[in-house]
Amino acid sequence: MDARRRALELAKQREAEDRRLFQEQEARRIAEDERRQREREESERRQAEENVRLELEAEARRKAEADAERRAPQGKVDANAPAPSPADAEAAEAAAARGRGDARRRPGEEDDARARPGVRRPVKGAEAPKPARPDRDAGRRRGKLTLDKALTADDGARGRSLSSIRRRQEKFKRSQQNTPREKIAREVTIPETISIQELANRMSERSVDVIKFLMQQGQMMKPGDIIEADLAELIASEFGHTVRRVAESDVEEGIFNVEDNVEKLQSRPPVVTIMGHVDHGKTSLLDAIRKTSVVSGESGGITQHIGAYQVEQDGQKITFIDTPGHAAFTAMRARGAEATDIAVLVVAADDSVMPQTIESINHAKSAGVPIIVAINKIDKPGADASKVRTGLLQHEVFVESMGGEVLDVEVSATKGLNLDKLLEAILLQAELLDLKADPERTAEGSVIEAQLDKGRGPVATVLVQTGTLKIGDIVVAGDEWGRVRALINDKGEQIKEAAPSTPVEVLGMQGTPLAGDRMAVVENEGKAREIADYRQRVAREKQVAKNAGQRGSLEQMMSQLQDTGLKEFPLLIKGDVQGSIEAIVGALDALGTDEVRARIVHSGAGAITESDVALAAASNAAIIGFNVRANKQARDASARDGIEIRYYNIIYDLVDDVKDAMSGLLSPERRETFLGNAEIREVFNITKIGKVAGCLVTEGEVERGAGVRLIRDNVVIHEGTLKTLKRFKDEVPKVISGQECGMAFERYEDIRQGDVIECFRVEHVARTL
Ligand SMILES: Nc1nc2c(ncn2[C@@H]2O[C@H](COP(=O)(O)OP(=O)(O)OP(=O)(O)O)[C@@H](O)[C@H]2O)c(=O)[nH]1
Repeated sequence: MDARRRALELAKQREAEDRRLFQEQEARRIAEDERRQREREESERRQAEENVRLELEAEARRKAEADAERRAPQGKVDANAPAPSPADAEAAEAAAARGRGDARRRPGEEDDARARPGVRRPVKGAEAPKPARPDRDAGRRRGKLTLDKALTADDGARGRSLSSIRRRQEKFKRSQQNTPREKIAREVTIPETISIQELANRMSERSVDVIKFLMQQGQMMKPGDIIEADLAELIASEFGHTVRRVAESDVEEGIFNVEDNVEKLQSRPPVVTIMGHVDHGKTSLLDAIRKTSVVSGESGGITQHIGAYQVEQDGQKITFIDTPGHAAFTAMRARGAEATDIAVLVVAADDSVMPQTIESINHAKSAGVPIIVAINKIDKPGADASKVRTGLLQHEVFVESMGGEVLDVEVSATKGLNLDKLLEAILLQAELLDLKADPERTAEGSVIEAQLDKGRGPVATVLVQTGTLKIGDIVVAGDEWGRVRALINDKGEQIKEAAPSTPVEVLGMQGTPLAGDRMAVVENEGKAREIADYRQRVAREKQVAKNAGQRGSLEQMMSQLQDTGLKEFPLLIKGDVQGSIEAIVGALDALGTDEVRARIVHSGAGAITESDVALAAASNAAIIGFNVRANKQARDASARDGIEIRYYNIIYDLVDDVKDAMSGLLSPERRETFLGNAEIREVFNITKIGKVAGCLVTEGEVERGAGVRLIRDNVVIHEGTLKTLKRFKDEVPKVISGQECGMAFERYEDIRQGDVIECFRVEHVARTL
């Protein structure tokens, strides 16, 4: 045992040391990469400017020569003949002088030219051109040089290899042949903004030509500069292309859900998330499975904590997402990631079905993910597996022994009992699902978690879902992008590529994406930047628009129904007691017609929680609270995600509102704004006034004249108005968070220490559909 512990410690130390070294190495590499990138950009910029300058000079020279030729008798050209106009002559001379390696050149200019390989510089080799052969010779004369001179002047001195000289010779010949390239007019797709380089690519033109054109219009620009669609359209038509203007969102077109090639599909491992009620053993089960795989897997292969890990059973792989719980699962889903194939529902055999077991079932069902039940803690004396099975029956989870199709396995996470059977059940379910992906295509995946690592920069754990992710790929995730610099698997090993269903740490992102963001490989950096820019803009706009409208509101849902022809009205209902919830669900069910019906994505007793808001966001549902409130986290999440929470205390009102929304006949909306909460610290009995609550405002503010509710244990006890709002002895219009005050209700006295007084304002807004 001791030996094993020592070995583990040693391995851990080694791993820490490796990691430190790796981090240092990475930091150096990041700095080096950035330096190179800066240099590359600078040299590209200089080169583009130089090319443009040369082109302009060449053009001026051509013009001057053409004029000279026109004046010369019978095609006899005298290179030294006086130029036709002083301006042209000047231009031609200036151009020639720049190309000449003569004494008139400014010091350092030659070095400068040599420092830029690939830049075509005209060299003056004053050979008198021969007459006739107008086509080719005209081309030759243009440069006022001979091919040999052009090549030997520089290359000989620099001792270039023969093959590189030949390549340049070929290139030079090509450029000198005066046969104009056949011009193809294209339809160029132009989004609302585009980089010059990307526009040039789409037109199949050289970016230098575009920049030249812009220079002629008096605008100095670089290939990476972003221009508006109007200017892009002008450029495209100037180059003889037609234009198709598209919406900005079209930049995202085709990056996700690219069809797999059916012939290339191969089986892929299932991806599993573990869910269940608190303390039923989710973490223990994940740990137990991980440990088993380490023992049976390769020696020393200590699994890293990267957000997901893979195990092997009978030679087949299974991927487990390492963040247990339905809240994380649905939060990811709300961001668009459909990462999970199978949900393992952990139910403790000594505790049976509990509220979060039911939530988990609804979350899995709402995502259409099949469930496998792990009846855990089977080793405990009070364990009763059949009670679990019947408990599940009431929530429409029919396990095999009850005549259903849901697989169930009795396990003990702490004793390691039947874990292999659970893994076999997962593989069986996976086989039924026939999970496939095309490993040969470009990769798509989902971000499971991401953080900024001091040494390594942004690190995203990505679950590759289809295709193979490779080092060097350019990826977009959420509103971030990057070039994959390194891939690290769950064993901490650097790998070159990651196949479908593999979780892998991705290094090289420019920023940190969010868990649940989808990741895709795109063709080039320009495209990646364009998508990331677009998404950042959209995120900013959403932030601004957030308060203006809510997406999970009854009104919006109705208009969505009308727009999309959807027939379901998704609602999430939380109530104070099971009885009232059943009554509400029954009443809402009865409202359904052939055209539209309410779909309850989840219902349950208790406060509205953050996980309810996440589920509502993922299913586009509105939340209805009947005599219950949302806790602080849920309120924050609903404000952040734009999910409406409606509170009711009369079933009739609730059903009426839903009915009106469903039939599109909404009366003016009663829009409620939460103002603040005050906690009752003490209750005083004061003659003439009655019971007065001594309160501390814990959140927001309370206002006289606003609506108030008395809440006890997250349940609404009373709703009404305030009789008094006092600070010390004075009546005041408002009291803010952190201050104490005295409050009394109009005609209501059942107040207790620990109760919360919620303050809200009501507006009536006309509904427009
Ligand atoms: N006897 C017994 N105890 C178990 C078993 N599985 C888990 N436990 C215990 O149950 C307790 C809760 O286990 P966790 O794994 O933390 O449960 P969880 O569902 O992850 O809990 P949260 O993370 O709080 O939601 C711990 O004390 C475990 O040791 C089991 O199979 N048998």
